[in-house]
Order: sequence, then structure tokens, then C-alpha cells
Amino acid sequence: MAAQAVLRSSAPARLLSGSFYIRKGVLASWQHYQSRRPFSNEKVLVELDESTVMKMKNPPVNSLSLDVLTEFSISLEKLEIDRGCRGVILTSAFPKIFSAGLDITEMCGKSAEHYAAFWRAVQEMWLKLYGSNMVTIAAINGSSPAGGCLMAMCCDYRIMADNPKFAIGLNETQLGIVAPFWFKETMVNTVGNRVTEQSLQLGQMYPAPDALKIGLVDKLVTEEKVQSTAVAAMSQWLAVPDHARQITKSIMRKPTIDNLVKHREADINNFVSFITKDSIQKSLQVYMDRLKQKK
Ligand SMILES: CC/C=C\C/C=C\C/C=C\CCC/C=C/C(=O)SCCNC(=O)CCNC(=O)[C@H](O)C(C)(C)COP(=O)(O)OP(=O)(O)OC[C@H]1O[C@@H](n2cnc3c(N)ncnc32)[C@H](O)[C@@H]1OP(=O)(O)O
Repeated sequence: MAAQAVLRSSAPARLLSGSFYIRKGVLASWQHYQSRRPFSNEKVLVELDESTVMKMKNPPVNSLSLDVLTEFSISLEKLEIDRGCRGVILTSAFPKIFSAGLDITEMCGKSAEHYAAFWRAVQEMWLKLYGSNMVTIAAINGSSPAGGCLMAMCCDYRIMADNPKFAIGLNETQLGIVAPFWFKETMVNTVGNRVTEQSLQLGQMYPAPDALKIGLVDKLVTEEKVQSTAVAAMSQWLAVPDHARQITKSIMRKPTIDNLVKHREADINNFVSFITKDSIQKSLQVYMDRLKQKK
């Protein structure tokens, strides 16, 4: 099977635990297995099976904290330099939630230095995932607002659980904040300018069937089949010669990536000056209070 060809050998089924876990099909040897042990840290779990799977595992809702983002980038980088790994499926360890997006508590009541470090980590995650040479497939097994939607959009292909209760979108304006230009550009590259303009202004969350209609996701399947469908899609993507696919991906994405690289420091300064405003802090606090009250 092509998906197995990605991952070269045979290996223990499961390795690590934490906010993510990565499952990888087959390793060449026990020594090779041992050499992957650095994945075994607080936030990342590596599972070795038929496909490489990164599972977000930060209860209760996979919010993307500074730690989670840092761990995600390190883990992805490790896979990126591993020549035995050609593709990654990104999913969640929890049913009903893919990711709640950026951890709002990281953007409230902290120092300017903290906000800068947090935003750099968000950028790093995006640069690594959007710019990955690997085939990346999002297996979206639940709701995926804002930063969660961004992660999914960074992938080459998106499969979502066919449940209208699960919604995906960039809802930043609903929090009184603004999706930065590179979130916007990622969405434009996914669904086009007109849909993005409307979605971003309204902070629209799309139930799964609507997300399929606008092309925000590529395929809907039942919840139980999300991961197996991702594995099957991976086989298809991996049947294409790597060099041709990678160069094509780079042609498509490089201008967007270069734009952030060029303006990275300005973007951090912009974020810090925006998020430290009293009015923005108030908006985020009100949103968090509402989230807690809805119970
Ligand atoms: C001039 C300016 C120009 C440019 C701009 C410059 C800079 C840009 C500025 C800012 C950009 C910021 C970009 C932000 C991106 C983001 O990702 S913001 C996060 C958006 N996320 C959301 O809105 C999701 C909110 N959560 C939900 O809708 C729901 O929780 C859920 C659908 C994900 C899950 O629902 P339930 O299963 O019912 O779970 P609960 O709602 O009960 O939640 C459980 C628990 O988790 C807490 N929580 C939920 N989401 C978050 C989160 N994102 N961060 C932190 N915490 C979260 C929730 O409060 C509950 O907590 P407890 O009550 O249990 O303590």
C-alpha cells in the first residue's frame, strides 16, 4: 500500500503521550525506533502504525497554548527531516473537537513579552505546517474554530466528520479581534477572495455540510471513517512523485509564506500593540466569560 510505503519498516504500535501524538508506520530497526524516542516528551505522543498521525491531545478542547504550539512545531520539524516520513495526518485525540483554536488565556492579562513569544510560536506553527514538504492531511473529527481552522487550512487535503453540529471557520471578529493578513491569505488560497471577505467580516463558522459547499473542506465522511479515509487519501497523494508534488506545492504557497517571513517582526509588533489595548482585553474577557456561562 502506498501509505505504507511512506513509512518504511515495522515497529511497536505506540510510543508517546502528551498534547499531540504522532503515529508512524514502520521503522527500520529497534535502533531506529530508539532514535525516535525524543518525541516522547510532555506534549507529544508518537504512535507507530500504518500511517504517521499527529494527534492533538490537550484537554479539554485542544486549545493551542504556547507549549502546545512549540511542541507541535518541534514534532513536525522532526518528521520533516526524517526521510522515512513523506506524509502526516493531523487529527485530534478527542471526539467532537479538532481544536478550539488559539488558547485565549494566552492572550489575556499577560505581559507584552509573553504576547510576543506566543505570537512567534503561532507564526512558527503556520510556517512549518503551511510550508511542509510532506503531504499533510487534516482529519477533522470535530469543531475547529479560528486557529483550529487555520491548522486545517494549512494541510493539503481536509476530511471532516459529517455532522452539522461540528463547525469550522475563522470566527475572530466574533471575539472582537482580527484575523491577521496571513490567516486571511491562507483562507483566500483555500476558498477564494469573495468567500473569505464575507467569512472574515462576519466571523462565520460553517457547519460541516456548508464547509464542504464552500470548499473549506474537501470531503465529508461519518465520524468513524474520518481517519481511515485520511489514510486512503494519503495513499493517493503519495502515489505522486515527491519532487514534482513538492515543487508544485512550493510554487503555490511560497509567495504567501515569503510575505509573512518578510513582515514577521512587524506582525509580532502589530499583534502585541493590538492585543494589549484595554478594549481588546475587555472583548476577550467578555468572550471567555460567555463561554464559561453557556454551561
Ligand atoms: C489593526 C489590527 C490589524 C491586525 C490584527 C493584528 C493582530 C491580530 C490580533 C489577534 C489575532 C488572534 C487570532 C486568534 C485566533 C484564535 O484562534 S482565537 C480562539 C477562537 N476560538 C474560539 O472562539 C473557540 C471557543 N470555544 C468554543 O467555541 C467551544 O469551547 C468549543 C466549540 C471549542 C467546544 O465546546 P464544548 O465542547 O461545549 O466545550 P466548552 O465550551 O465547555 O469549553 C471547555 C473549556 O475550554 C475552554 N475553552 C474553550 N475554547 C477555548 C480557547 N480557545 N482558549 C482557551 N480556553 C478555551 C472553555 O472556556 C471551557 O473552560 P472551563 O469552563 O471548563 O474552565
